[in-house]
Amino acid sequence: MSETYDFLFKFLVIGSAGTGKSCLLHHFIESKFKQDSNHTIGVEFGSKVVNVGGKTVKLQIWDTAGQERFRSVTRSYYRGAAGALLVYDITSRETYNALAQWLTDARTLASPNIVIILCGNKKDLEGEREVTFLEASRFAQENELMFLETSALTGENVEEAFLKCARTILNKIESGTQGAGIHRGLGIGIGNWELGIGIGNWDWESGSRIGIGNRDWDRELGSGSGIGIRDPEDRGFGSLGTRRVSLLPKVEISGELGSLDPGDGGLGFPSDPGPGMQGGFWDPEFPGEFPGNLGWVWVDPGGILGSQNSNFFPAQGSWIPSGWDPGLGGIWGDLGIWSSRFSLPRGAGSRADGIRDPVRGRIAPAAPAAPGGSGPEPAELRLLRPPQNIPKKQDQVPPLDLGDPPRNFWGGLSSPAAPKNPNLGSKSAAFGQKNSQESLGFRRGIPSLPQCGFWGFPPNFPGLFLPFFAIF
Ligand SMILES: Nc1nc2c(ncn2[C@@H]2O[C@H](COP(=O)(O)OP(=O)(O)OP(=O)(O)O)[C@@H](O)[C@H]2O)c(=O)[nH]1
Repeated sequence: MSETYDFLFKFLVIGSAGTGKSCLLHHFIESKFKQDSNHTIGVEFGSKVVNVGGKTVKLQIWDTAGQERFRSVTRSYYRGAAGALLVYDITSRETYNALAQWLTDARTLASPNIVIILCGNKKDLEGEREVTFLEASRFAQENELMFLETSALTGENVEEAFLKCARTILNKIESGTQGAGIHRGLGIGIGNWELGIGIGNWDWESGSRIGIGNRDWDRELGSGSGIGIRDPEDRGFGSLGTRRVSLLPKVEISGELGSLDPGDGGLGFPSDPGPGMQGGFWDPEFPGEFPGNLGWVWVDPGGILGSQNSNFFPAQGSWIPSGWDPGLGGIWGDLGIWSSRFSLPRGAGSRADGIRDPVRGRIAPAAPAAPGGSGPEPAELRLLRPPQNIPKKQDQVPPLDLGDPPRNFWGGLSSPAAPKNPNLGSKSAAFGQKNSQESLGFRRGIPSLPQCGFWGFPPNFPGLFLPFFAIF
């Protein structure tokens, strides 16, 4: 039987070894004290559905090992957590002194917005107390934490700690301050048609990604390269690819986001005509938690006029960039911030379902973005009631028919341009349909492309795009 709930929150229980984290979790779930609790190895897991302010909330709780030797393992579980119990033992000053470090970890590895409740555990051992209530509550106040003293032995304040944390998260969601994620992108186009560099940073609450792409159009017909790096705490990843590593088919081929390589992304490929470069990230679904994300860096030395309408996930939402860049004598730059809006159906295997609307800073007049300023509408993460009938993961994305020629054509025309005649700018138009992405665009390039002609990408073989060129 599948359970239904309005929200799902990932919780962490963190703190030094022996402070009673496992016992707190056990008491919360089983309503009794856990006898003979051993040190946690790595991470343990528990979940409970609770009622908070009239809403049904499933708490998915990760009990982490406090011992130093497990740090590298446990830290990788922080990602995506909405709340945390930060536990120290009131009879051990040492565990109290370690709080600052735990706090830093939580805020850097999970999210700066993570809701944390400080728990001074073993409240029943009053006679052995080494940390006063007052100093701990000061620490909590200074660090914007909630605070309770608890006892996993007697059960005092155990449930309250979890519920208080959940209530605060819920309030933040309802007031729109929780779940925001800003994605930043910096794209720099340098020189002429031959080089594009894109740098992107993806900061989705729980970590950052970097994508670097380069595109060298002339030397090898349309080769592009890209590298994507993910936070090493996120199990470290880098990828390098050419444009033959195509983002879109890869996403769709996979059939389920979670099955992609971790951190699949960082790539350069020309998805619009001419030697533009795009690099981006595909961030596969967090296990059972967050949906995949796409960060995008766009470098386009020639400029593009027109709009491109991409629908990456036919059933899931769309991504619609559009804009115009002048190519300024071979030097080109773009700086933008874009945001995403997600609606997340939560539940086993849930994925993104919503509108993704990245806006390149100076390009989109309707929503101008200034770095750090009043950019496009703030990103928001809305949590929705999970669907009542959650389909099996493999049912969620229809399999892509790679052999379907009309769906994979991409082509364009360009007018003469020659480096020897700098007065001649190249012009190009493009059209195409590649998988679920359709595009129509016009490019006014800069005058250094030594050829004109038409190009296209024929129906792709599985995993491979073949560009072909006709040079007049
Ligand atoms: N008196 C008392 N003892 C407690 C309480 N909570 C936990 N303990 C004891 O403290 C010891 C450590 O408890 P655990 O829950 O295993 O501690 P932990 O923080 O999970 O430890 P690691 O898994 O190593 O990080 C055990 O012997 C528990 O019986 C409490 O509230 N009061």
